[in-house]
Amino acid sequence: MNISEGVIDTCFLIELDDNQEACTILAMTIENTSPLWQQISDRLKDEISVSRFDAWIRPVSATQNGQKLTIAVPSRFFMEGLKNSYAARIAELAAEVTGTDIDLSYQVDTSLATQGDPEPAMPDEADLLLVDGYIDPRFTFENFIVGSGNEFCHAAAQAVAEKPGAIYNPLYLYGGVGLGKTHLINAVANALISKNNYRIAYRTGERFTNELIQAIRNGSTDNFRNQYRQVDVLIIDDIQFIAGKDRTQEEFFHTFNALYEIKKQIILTSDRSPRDLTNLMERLRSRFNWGLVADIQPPDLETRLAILSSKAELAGVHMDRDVANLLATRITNNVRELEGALTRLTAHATLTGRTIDVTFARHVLRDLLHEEIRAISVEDIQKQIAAYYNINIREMSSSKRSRTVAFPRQVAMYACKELTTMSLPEIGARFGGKDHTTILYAVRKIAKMRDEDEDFDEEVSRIIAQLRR
Ligand SMILES: Nc1ncnc2c1ncn2[C@@H]1O[C@H](COP(=O)(O)OP(=O)(O)OP(=O)(O)O)[C@@H](O)[C@H]1O
Repeated sequence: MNISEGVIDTCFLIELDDNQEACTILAMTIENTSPLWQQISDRLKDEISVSRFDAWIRPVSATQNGQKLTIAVPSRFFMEGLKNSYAARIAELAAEVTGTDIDLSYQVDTSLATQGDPEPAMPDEADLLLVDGYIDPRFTFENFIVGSGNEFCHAAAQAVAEKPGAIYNPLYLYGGVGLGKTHLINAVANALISKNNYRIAYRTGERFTNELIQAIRNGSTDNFRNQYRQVDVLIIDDIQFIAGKDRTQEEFFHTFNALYEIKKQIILTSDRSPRDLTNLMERLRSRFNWGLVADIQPPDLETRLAILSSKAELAGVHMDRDVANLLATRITNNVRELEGALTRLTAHATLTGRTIDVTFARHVLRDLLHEEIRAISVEDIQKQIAAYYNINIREMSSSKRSRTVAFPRQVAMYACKELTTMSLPEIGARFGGKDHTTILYAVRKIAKMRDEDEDFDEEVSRIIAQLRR
């Protein structure tokens, strides 16, 4: 790891458990000088073009005193430009990074001016709207997995990307946390960027609000208004944020009308339907319903498996069917969590050099899967497997050796090893007092058969997935 002066570096701290297996990876931030400003400017660097960064952010320095961040700039002219264009985002980032409100102030420090450097040109207003970094280039239609829960939203988003302003205006997508709304609206934006010269304003409801507050403070509300009215596509993620904020709603109402009248596309996302947005002005609510309101539902099992497989492939990780099944049957309502589990597994596997198998996944994700591991009992396993192979549950504890009985029993022993935390002797005791070597033999035999026979592997995978539900 390389820690250079004035730079924030990240390191991983691995906490070892009793078995010396990495069980916690903590991302740590090592701070040197001016940490808050450094983090803000690092984020801005990702969000704006290099030339704008060099012109407007690089020359700035900042000092922090408790909750107060004083930003020093080389000249008055510079201060005006910086405030108009970036103050709202800087305030937002400061709050995001620290998790608290930071009091920002600006002051001129002429020692920051480099002799002979021309003043940077004022950023072009329209240009500023398309602040590249807010639109996440990773979220595209190509890597969005379509399933029954999201196909309607996906189709609507694609239609809007084909012909913005023409059919579904506004497009209002709503649904629970981590289900792909932000992904889809970024996919629309990315499709439009690659196609043509659309001017796109992409904001979160929070950022729109902060920009307005800043504009009111600076007496530049006209600027604010004009900026938004020059765009071809206005995208607001998490519009619910403006509910209950009268001045922001008022402003947004006029922007909406101005854009709608000239057939410019408006795309909104929310965690709730317009009807359920309490504290929303009635005239906004009715406008949100003018176009298409579409809800996104949690993905079904097949879609979750497909998402996992696609994300694992993107991350260059091999994940076997059982691990995918384990995650997909357990994490059902939030794709972001599913993705998080995969990231955690990958990080642990990389750092410990272990292969990602079910035992490893259960260990690493035990906080997430804990309930489920405890919830599956030997009785459940025996009952379901006996039913699957059409034998009497009593045969699970018998000593009959005929294949029709012995084989399902071995599958059940294998499933107990996979799905419970019991030891081999404990499992043996539940199968009519069998020796632990009998259980070990069964576990090895079924594992080998799975390796050699793809159909059987799939059959066992299905049985296990069924048990996890
Ligand atoms: N169908 C999908 N295909 C591929 N990735 C998906 C899909 N659905 C969600 N994701 C991924 O899940 C993560 C969370 O999605 P996203 O941020 O779009 O959720 P959201 O609905 O906007 O949630 P929030 O309301 O919390 O903002 C993203 O990394 C996204 O790429």
